[in-house]
Amino acid sequence: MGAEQSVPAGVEVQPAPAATSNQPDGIVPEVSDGQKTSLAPSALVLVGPSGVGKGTLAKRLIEDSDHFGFSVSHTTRAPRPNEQHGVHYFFTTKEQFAKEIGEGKFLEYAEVHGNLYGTSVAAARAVLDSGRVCVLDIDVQGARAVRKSGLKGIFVFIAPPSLEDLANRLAGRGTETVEQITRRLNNAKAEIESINEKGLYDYLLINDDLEDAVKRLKAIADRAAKGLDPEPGMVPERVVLEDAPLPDIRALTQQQTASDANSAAAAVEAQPPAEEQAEQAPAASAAPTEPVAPPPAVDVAPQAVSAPPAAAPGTLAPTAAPRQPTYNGSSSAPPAAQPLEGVPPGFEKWQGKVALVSGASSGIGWATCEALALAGMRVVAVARRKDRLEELQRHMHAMGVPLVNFLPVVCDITKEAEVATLPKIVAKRWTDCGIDVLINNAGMSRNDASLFDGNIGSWVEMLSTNVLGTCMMTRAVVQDMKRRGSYGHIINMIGLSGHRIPDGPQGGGFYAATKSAVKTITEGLRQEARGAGLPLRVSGISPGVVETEFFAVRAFGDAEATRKATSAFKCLQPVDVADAVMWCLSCPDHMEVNDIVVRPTEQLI
Ligand SMILES: Nc1nc2c(ncn2[C@@H]2O[C@H](COP(=O)(O)OP(=O)(O)O)[C@@H](O)[C@H]2O)c(=O)[nH]1
Ligand SMILES: Nc1ncnc2c1ncn2[C@@H]1O[C@H](COP(=O)(O)OP(=O)(O)O)[C@@H](O)[C@H]1O
Repeated sequence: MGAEQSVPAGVEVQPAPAATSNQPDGIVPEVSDGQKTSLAPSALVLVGPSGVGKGTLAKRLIEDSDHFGFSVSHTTRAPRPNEQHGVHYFFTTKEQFAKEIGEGKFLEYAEVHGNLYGTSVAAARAVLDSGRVCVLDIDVQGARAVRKSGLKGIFVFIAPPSLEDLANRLAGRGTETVEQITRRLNNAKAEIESINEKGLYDYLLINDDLEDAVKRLKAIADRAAKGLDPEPGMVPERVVLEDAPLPDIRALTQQQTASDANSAAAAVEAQPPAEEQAEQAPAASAAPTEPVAPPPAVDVAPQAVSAPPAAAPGTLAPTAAPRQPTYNGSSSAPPAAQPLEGVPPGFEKWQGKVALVSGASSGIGWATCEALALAGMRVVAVARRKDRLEELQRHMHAMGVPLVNFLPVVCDITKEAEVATLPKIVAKRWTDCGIDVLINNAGMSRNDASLFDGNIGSWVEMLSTNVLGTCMMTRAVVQDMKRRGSYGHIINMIGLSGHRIPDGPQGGGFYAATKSAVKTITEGLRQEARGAGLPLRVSGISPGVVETEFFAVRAFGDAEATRKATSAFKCLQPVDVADAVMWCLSCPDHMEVNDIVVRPTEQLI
């Protein structure tokens, strides 16, 4: 690994193309000093998403052989604790980087994850001049640019076994914040998609078992050292990636803190009970469309929990005798899309249609999922807590809901990229459908949100979930309805706090402000729909005190808080609110319920 001062002094540099440039002039002669432009591969280009193991593999290769040297890149990102200037990167400023771009010092450069990175001609030359193969660890844009530059190299795309593995490695490395990891993971899918660019890569290497991957990389690198061309056909014709919400980085990072790096990887993958494993969808294949010899296809498994295969309704027998549902509908297991005893009159029109419920892991969301599914809808349950969704799935199964009609999806509604994938996941699961009904139920409060001296983090959390989350979910679903030309119903859980500030010393003003916003947004959405002449119907539901985890969440997980907040009088139950949802949906087409305000009879304010 060369240091900047080891670059031969007085080297004349020609203007280099930017990452997107197609201009090969001067690059090959530049690197080989215009003397001996070898036809043998002079570079081994490693590409792949952040955290896949490029650095680890490159290090092993270079440590174990004298034939390879690392091209030290320039970057504007801050050094990590163990990184040394001139060894891992040349750390520089944006201004200096821009100046050197102008001076044509870079063979290629690109903006990656918000920072600039570039391979300087000098760094590459320092390795080549020492007679070694130059190992580049660069991003996809850089790979395209090097390909076009004419520098002869072997290009290897390094892929993770799955997005979940990638997330684990990023979290396990412990060098980035949750936000930085999320950004890297958000970019990973597009980077992995680049495998399908014809002629860009020579090899696809899945970094599953590290020792095995090192061996395979060494075999490829050996060809470069011996001046051999890459073998043809080592990249599948086509790799298909599953649309999937991205793994929950925050949860992974928390697990990581709680346990050591090795055990974290195993902890994420919760297993459903044995009898349900038979119903699992096969691991999302992402296989190439045509069978191809190794290397194996990239398997980017969806995060949807225990998604059953799309079998005919009724083929999945319940494991337990159906019990009385908590929603006051039928007590018998309903086959899909059959009129059910106890279904509110007028609800028949929704049977077989798709409803998506956010905040489905408990309380109102849970009860609403249950009511909708028992009334014959296909239900998409969205929440962050995977274990709770698995629990809900088991519950649905026990209630006699055919699991072909149930799709649990781990998704954080405050994450734009995750929300954007939801309609695609639904379309993949039920190819003939889209989301017809959206229940924007997810919402939360914190008791340290006083307007005097509140925690700004809690304000942000409430705004992101209650307001922005609701808007992003609405936008994603309305766009999907628009694409299909089919408009259904959106119901927002406004809450009584959209109408008044709750009493008590909790500092509920900020929370009430977010809920007032939801009330206004509900009416705004209705007006937009009417203005555009669209048949979308929009409703709000504003319950008072409901016995749910809301109070425990508000008290940062203190379960006792729920008991205290709900013991003064007989509160509403989640099923009462689910009833209101069912009624809204059951009203005739000419009748749009705009807001249902419902309190426990004894509630004062
Ligand atoms: N185009 C280009 N990309 C680079 C260069 N050096 C590093 N990268 C890429 O920039 C991305 C981020 O690198 P880094 O900040 O070290 O993060 P890490 O990949 O998560 O360890 C990775 O995809 C690297 O391959 C370079 O010189 N040029
Ligand atoms: N095959 C593997 N299995 C498990 N962990 C791996 C494997 N390869 C690399 N890692 C770990 O993943 C993390 C990210 O690797 P790193 O080399 O920093 O990735 P990159 O350079 O591609 O960003 C590191 O903690 C590394 O030890």
